Amino acid sequence: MGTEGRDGGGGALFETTAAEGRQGYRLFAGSVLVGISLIWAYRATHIPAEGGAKWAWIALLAADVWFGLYWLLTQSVRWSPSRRQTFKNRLSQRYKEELPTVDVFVCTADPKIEPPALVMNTVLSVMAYDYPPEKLSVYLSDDGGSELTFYALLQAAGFAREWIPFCRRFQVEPRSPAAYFRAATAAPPTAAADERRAIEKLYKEMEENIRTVTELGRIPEDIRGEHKGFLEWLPGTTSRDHQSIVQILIDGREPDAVDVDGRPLPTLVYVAREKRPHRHHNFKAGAMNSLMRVSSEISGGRMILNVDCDMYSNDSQSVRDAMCFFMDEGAGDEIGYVQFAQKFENVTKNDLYGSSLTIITEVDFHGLDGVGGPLYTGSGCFHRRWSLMGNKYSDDFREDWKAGGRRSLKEISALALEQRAKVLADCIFEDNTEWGNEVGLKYGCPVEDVITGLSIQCKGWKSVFFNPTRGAFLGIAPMTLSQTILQHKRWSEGDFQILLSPFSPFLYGRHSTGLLLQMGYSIYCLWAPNSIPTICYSLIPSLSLLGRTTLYPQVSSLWFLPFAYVAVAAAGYGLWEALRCGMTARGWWNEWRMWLYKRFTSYLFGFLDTLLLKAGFRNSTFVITEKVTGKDVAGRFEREEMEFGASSPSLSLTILATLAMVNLFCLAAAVWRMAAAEATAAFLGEFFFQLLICGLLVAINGPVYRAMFFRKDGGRMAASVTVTSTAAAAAVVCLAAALMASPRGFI
Ligand SMILES: O=c1ccn([C@@H]2O[C@H](COP(=O)(O)OP(=O)(O)O[C@H]3O[C@H](CO)[C@@H](O)[C@H](O)[C@H]3O)[C@@H](O)[C@H]2O)c(=O)[nH]1
Ligand SMILES: [Mn+2]
Repeated sequence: MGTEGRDGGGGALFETTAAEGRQGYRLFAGSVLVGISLIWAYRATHIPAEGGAKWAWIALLAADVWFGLYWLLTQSVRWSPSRRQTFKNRLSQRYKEELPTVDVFVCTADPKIEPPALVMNTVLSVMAYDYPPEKLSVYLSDDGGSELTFYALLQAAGFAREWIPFCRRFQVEPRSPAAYFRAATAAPPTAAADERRAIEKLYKEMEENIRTVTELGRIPEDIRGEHKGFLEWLPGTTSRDHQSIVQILIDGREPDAVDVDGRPLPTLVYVAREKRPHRHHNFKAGAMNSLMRVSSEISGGRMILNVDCDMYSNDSQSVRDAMCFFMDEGAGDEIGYVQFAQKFENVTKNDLYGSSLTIITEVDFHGLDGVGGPLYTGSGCFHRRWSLMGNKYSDDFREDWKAGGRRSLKEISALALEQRAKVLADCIFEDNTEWGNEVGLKYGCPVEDVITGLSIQCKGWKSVFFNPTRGAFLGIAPMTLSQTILQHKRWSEGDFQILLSPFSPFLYGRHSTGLLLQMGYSIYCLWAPNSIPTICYSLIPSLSLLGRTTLYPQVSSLWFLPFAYVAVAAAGYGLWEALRCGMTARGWWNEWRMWLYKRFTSYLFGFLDTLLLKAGFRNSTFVITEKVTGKDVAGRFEREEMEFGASSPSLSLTILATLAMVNLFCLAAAVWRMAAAEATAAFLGEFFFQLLICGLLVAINGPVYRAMFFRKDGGRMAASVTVTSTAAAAAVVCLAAALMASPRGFI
């Protein structure tokens, strides 16, 4: 137990508790380490003298060393995890409504992939925070530069006047209207049922208006005339080529910026930074930096909350939770950012694509929090503006809570403010400045969040991970295999780039972060290269079944024990951990499948592309994750049938199918040999581990075989992929068999 916030009278605003049972765990980890060392010793001392077996052995030796070291890295986040708790009642007692100003940044980039109706729900959910509205400003950054999104925001601004008082009156949760109306149990007391019906009707109307316009793909002329704001979209304006657009839709300073109850509304601003085809726009990092400048002109919030457009606030108290950390009199001033746990509302029971990231959220991040602070992972993160601007922490730093905030310059009109702010969102504004480098979010990395968070930590700031029981932010996880692969490619590639950059955790963070935190970062930075040893492990033992030499100790050998122990301990502990975190056993098994698939596709591509990038052959990209799917695909997602997208063959799918077929052929050959052999038991004893690995690979690939040969629906494997991969697998297997049977003897 430990209380971090020192007493400012009335108790700390938050508490940090260390996890229990760590001694036991460390003993267990020690025993696994002994096992791993014995495996290394065995591998190093039993290298076959010659032939292909020698090279297979050396590859496995390298893989075993890699996996052992990687396992060691993962211990950093299991060493001393911690949990946080906030005391919001103390915050309100002590500060009443004297709270800091908060600017919320919502980022969207494409009205097709990120439907404006969805984005508006996120916007409304953050506008409706239980927080003094005059301290709250919401900015929507539209990298799609779309009048459709602008129209949707106009609609949302109108609806907010009804929605916010309704939320306040009935303590509505969650405050994303779509999520609220979807939840059957959310009905307020009967007396209020009428009001709920009325507001639901209003919401449906707004949704319908947005949908109609979105489907049409343009703004009808009569609507265009309704708001001068549409004048910005001149003919010829495209999402890649337009001037800066900044429009204050609700100016919180104005006396008429009130809701239907007459209470003030939060400020609401639409921002589309300038885009020009020949200028690099640096994706989300560029958008965030523009927002930082624009907001400093308009509202200057001391705190910044960043959410992705699909990640609505699920708890109206979250800003107050965050303030419990920042405003704690003892430890608050050294905190740079508070990352909330990211949860996803569309995850199914057994989480087919492992997209809930449960272990990362429930294990890794608590562990990171215990050794220096979590990574910044984009959405659901509160930043101190000062630290996000790139300033170093110093012991005498004291946040001035009263500073900033709504411009005292009452005489400046909204129009004048917009004009000033626009300049800050222009492309040339950043020329010859430190923006994207020393100031604001960093450029040039697909995971701008992680690299920026690391640099904040390296500048001496602490970070906090907060994972309340009621998920604070709910987003949309990818719903198909291809989308999952794409997202993880971006992540693994970005994290690997960090490792190879001057910001490498072990270099950059050498002085200011602890070894355990550096190890923690490396878990993700090494995702991409992890692909290579995994490929070795999924092919070499199986292919060697076709030959005579075994690559593992026989069951009768003493050396068998460390292998068996490490395998059982790793799998058993993993399962226990998963169940404890609320996953199902099936979900754990699914996670293993995705573990394998990501390594054969996302991580491999991330690895190769990063090498190409470093060699100067390609540029950094950011492929946005789709947030909508067709009806059929959604149905299969709900039923947890893996999506192989019959009509969209891809290299990734061909690789996965080939891997599955190679293992199937190897297992078939082994079974055939076993049946033919006189001493089946001896064969089993000799090839135990290889049979086990190959058998597990076949078992885990069940969905691939079904998609290739049995399924008829639109989620099956494309015939072309089935043919290509079966042929490729047959070729690989024949080649391996021929090599092994050659007079010089491969294995
Ligand atoms: O040029 C761009 C590209 C993306 N985005 C926004 O960035 C967010 C994240 O994009 P998404 O495709 O949803 O990526 P995810 O993989 O789901 O996002 C995670 O990973 C990203 C880094 O790879 C972080 O930026 C995100 O905050 C984090 O939630 C979305 O709101 C986009 O609208 C922009 O504003 N401009
Ligand atoms: Mn997303």
